[in-house]
Amino acid sequence: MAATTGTGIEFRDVTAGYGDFMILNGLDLRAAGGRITLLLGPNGAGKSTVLKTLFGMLKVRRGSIHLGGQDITGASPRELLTRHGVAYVPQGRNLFGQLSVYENLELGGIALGMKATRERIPQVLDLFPRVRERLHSAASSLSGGEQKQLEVGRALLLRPRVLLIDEPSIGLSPLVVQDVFRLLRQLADEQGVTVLMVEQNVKSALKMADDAIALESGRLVLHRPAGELLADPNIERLFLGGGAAAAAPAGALDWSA
Ligand SMILES: Nc1ncnc2c1ncn2[C@@H]1O[C@H](COP(=O)(O)OP(=O)(O)OP(=O)(O)O)[C@@H](O)[C@H]1O
Repeated sequence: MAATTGTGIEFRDVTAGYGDFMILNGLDLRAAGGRITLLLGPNGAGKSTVLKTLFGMLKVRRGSIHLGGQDITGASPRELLTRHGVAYVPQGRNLFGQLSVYENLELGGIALGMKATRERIPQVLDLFPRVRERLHSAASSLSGGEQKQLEVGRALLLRPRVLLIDEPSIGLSPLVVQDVFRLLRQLADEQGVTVLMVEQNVKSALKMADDAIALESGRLVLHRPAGELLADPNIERLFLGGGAAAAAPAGALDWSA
């Protein structure tokens, strides 16, 4: 059972977007502290935009964002990382491919200072034995799964209280995806880390998440316990046509795994 303590996330009536084009339109959203919340919804619904806005990469035009009850609207990514314990693992590959695994970890700890970083690296590597074996290899020579683990490890160096993670399973085999999901579960259960995750592998993600939130056109259309949603016989219809959150084009969400 997930811890109920931890840093909760709250969006209050948030409007944000790119240039003059607003993607989040008065979004109200809550993700409980110390739990794993899955962000679902069709392509373009604004899921990644939620993570970017929370991480201070997009300006909040209206409304406010709160972490553990504290208003963090307008905070920069650096402030969020160093003062508020928020780490963000974006979609895709975000490593310095020519640098070694170890050097990538050192860079991840820049905000900590080199001494603290070097002390923490072995602790992070305890979680990722396969990455540890490749410590002095170029990051680009790791498999896709190992690279994603390294990215998560790099984020964990800062001992975040909130982990924002965007589609960690892309390009990974189902077994490796399970490894990544298990690790997220462990972070939430044992360290009370609040995880907010976008994931298209809906079925397997729902199996390990605590809560599910669905967006449609930048607004919340559903917030339910993940297990309850998984057990709902209407689930595929809800997302793939005909239901309240029915804007998803077929294929936008993958129910196969
Ligand atoms: N840098 C950008 N500049 C302009 N528009 C953008 C930018 N990034 C995303 N958008 C637009 O914002 C909308 C929401 O994108 P977002 O990535 O948040 O959706 P999503 O729900 O994560 O979708 P997906 O499942 O396809 O990743 C889309 O219409 C997208 O084209």
